[in-house]
Amino acid sequence: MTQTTLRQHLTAQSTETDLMILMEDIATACRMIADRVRHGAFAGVLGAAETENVQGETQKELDVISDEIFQEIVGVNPNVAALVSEEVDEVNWRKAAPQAGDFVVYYDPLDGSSNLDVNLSVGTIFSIVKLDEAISPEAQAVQIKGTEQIAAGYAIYGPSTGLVITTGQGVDGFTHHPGSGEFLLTQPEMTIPAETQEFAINASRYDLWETPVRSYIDDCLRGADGPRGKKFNMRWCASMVADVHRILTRGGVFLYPKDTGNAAQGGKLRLMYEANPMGMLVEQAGGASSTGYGRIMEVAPTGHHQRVSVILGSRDEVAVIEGYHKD
Ligand SMILES: O=P(O)(O)OC[C@H]1O[C@](O)(COP(=O)(O)O)[C@@H](O)[C@@H]1O
Ligand SMILES: [Mg+2]
Ligand SMILES: [Mg+2]
Repeated sequence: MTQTTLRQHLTAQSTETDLMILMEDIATACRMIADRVRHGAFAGVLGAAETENVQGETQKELDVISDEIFQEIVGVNPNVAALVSEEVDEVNWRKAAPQAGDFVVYYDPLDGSSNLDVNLSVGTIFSIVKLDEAISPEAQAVQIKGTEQIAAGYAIYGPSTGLVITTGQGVDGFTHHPGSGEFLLTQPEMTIPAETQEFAINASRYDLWETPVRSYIDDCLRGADGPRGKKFNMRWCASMVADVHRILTRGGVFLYPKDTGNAAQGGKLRLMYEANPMGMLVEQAGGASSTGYGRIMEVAPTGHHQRVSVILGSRDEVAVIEGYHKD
């Protein structure tokens, strides 16, 4: 084999052994989730609620199946103190007596799952932090700022299965090679161009947006004759993994702002297992991630399922959007 495997890549980056094994466990879980996703309706229930099939057996949503796979593979890693999943209300402690140096893994086992029924790209997002002396291994211990992440990434289940990771040394993309089962390095050193003419937002929420976001999108839509002086393209996958993957590949900005429809919850997207890991990846690729008012990774968490406003992507465009929030 001539291409670099995930292990060879992590070894070349001098990744500590425990983290390398954890990343490989996550890659294994993602391979297994990819297999279930690829089996479509044969794998269980797609986006619908848990139901009984014709034999009277309980069929599970793919979200739940993916979470169980993650728990079975990543949850038995001896250095994982706790898992925090979108699908599980409480912190899933894996060790009775967590120690400094143990890992906490935050994850969204299946992101964009409303896309399953229509057979579009979905993914798995993960974020890794380490417990240290300063952080007591109790319930609050899992509310750790995004700046403390030591690694983050996502798998994308699209026409091919990809794995995009960072350990704080840039961002690298791998493609699953079905013959060998390996993730092979196919997009080394992914970088996001500083400027863009492409935005991603769910425009059906226009009437709910706050003034800064509405003014920004209005100005983009006015094209070459408007205040931005250029024509913008728009994309919206309704799957954050797919939207961020496009941005890491060719630039752009992604917005899921807090609006009057979701303000009571603090926004739509989750800080610990959506916004922080994507924020780390985007920043490591030379982009920026913001709430509109400050860096996402510096938001002090108040709960492990906390929601937050998300604006991320091409650095100069994120700065422009922050400017609208200052005006
Ligand atoms: O349906 P909307 O409002 O467009 O929201 C789409 C957003 O919701 C999400 O699907 C939330 O993720 P889950 O599928 O994990 O709940 C994001 O991936 C996506 O950006
Ligand atoms: Mg999600
Ligand atoms: Mg999800």
